[in-house]
Amino acid sequence: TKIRKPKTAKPIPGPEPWPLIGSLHLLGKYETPFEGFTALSKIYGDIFSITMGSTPCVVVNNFDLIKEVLITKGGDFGGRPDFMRFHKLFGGDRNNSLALCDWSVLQKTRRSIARTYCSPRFTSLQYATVNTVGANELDAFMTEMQKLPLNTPVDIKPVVLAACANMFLQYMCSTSFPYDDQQFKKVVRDFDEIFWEINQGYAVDFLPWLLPMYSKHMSKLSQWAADIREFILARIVQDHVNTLDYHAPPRDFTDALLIHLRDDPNMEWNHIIFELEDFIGGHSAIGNLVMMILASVVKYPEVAKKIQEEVDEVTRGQRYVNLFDKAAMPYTEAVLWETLRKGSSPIVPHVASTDTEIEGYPIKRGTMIFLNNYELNLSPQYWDEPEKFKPERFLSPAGNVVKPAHFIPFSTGKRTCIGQRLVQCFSFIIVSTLLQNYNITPGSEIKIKPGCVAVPPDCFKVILIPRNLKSN
Ligand code: HEM
Repeated sequence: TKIRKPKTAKPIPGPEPWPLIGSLHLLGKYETPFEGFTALSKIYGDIFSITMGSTPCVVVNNFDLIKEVLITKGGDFGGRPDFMRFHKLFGGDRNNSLALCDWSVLQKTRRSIARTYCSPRFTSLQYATVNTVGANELDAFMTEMQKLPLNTPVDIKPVVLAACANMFLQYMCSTSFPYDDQQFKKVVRDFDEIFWEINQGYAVDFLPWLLPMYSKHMSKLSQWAADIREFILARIVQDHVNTLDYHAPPRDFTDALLIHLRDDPNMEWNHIIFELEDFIGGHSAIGNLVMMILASVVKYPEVAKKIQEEVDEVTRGQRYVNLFDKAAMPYTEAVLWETLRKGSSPIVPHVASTDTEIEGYPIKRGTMIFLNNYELNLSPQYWDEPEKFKPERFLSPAGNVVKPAHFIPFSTGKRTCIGQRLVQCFSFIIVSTLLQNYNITPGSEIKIKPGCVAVPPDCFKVILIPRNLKSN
């Protein structure tokens, strides 16, 4: 066997840690820790070490280093952090979650099943199913939207989230729920609370001795997750078990998981519920992204106008958009990319699963790696006028969507986001349909946190003004 020998034993530069808190105090003054990482990279360089609490961490700040961690040495950096919050969300063990577990053979199998269903290719049968599901739900969604009062501030997030949840449930579980089903409404809210939580950084992640102060918070997380799993079991999976035909092709993701349970001795009943919790939960990410897109759309009316021009041209005001219209609506797609760039959601930290190296620097097993995509998304080194919201930057002179290689909002490599195609599909049809039918203006102050694609569960309101049909 080949013994890895680091090219150099020089230590990685970085701030000297304080006892107990390490260098956490250096990040406190920034709105997002990633802003702090960028500032520290100006002092210590594109790769630096930082101790968070007592956890040794390394931050990598340029595209070449990020590629080295995620792709070239992806196998060495397949682990995830051991945050207490992650355990609380998945029945006490984060390895129950596909997104938060360490890399393993079980994870590899689960990932490959999930990819078949949750990452549909443009020409696949699944893509056609996603399209049908989206079209069905758009009808229900717009019926619900029409119940909201016009020309006055309204909170549309719960309706948007319910639509996303139903799209996911139809696609992954062949079921959906009425928008006024109280249990469904509660579960959609619970998922959203969790999504907001998981997007926050907490000192307690690195300072376990703070846990007693967070005990109420942690039990809230466990409770939301437990309520969700109860709902999934009682109102979704039970029916599937009763109607599953093991000799027929799987109807959906849930069937595929149940068949896998029968065939793989490593798979346990719990894994199915946890995996559905993980994946159905993806709908909150999309609902929040839709709200982020709307935040920009209402701030920049010229952006809304251009989306409306595209949607009107494609549909001639006669129908809703569908996924096969996407190719003819590059500006609308560019708005999604620009929102993801500016929102700059952090990449979940990776952890070295073995002693290894980055750029010749030795890295010890267990070191946590932060990939500073905040820097990739917002630095003048990579973008022209990075502070401006300019969807055009993603369009070629011929009007096609182009994304620079260093733009990786869904990360890259073996742990890249599995839901990215569903994100593109469902956010596209929801935003287009809303703007096809309404002019939308702010209904309350809109505050967006940097380095975050989540908006709080109770977020900003908007004013819906029905569009003059003649302009359609
Ligand atoms: C705005 C929407 C979303 C963004 C910006 C996003 C971004 C990301 C990022 C940056 C990662 C980390 C990859 C890494 O660690 O290298 C990730 C992982 C993941 N995402 Fe997403 N995601 C979104 C929506 C979704 C949705 C809708 C689903 C489910 C259908 C999903 C499923 C996953 C899973 C399962 C992983 C973990 C993969 C693994 O660890 O092996 N994501 N996502």
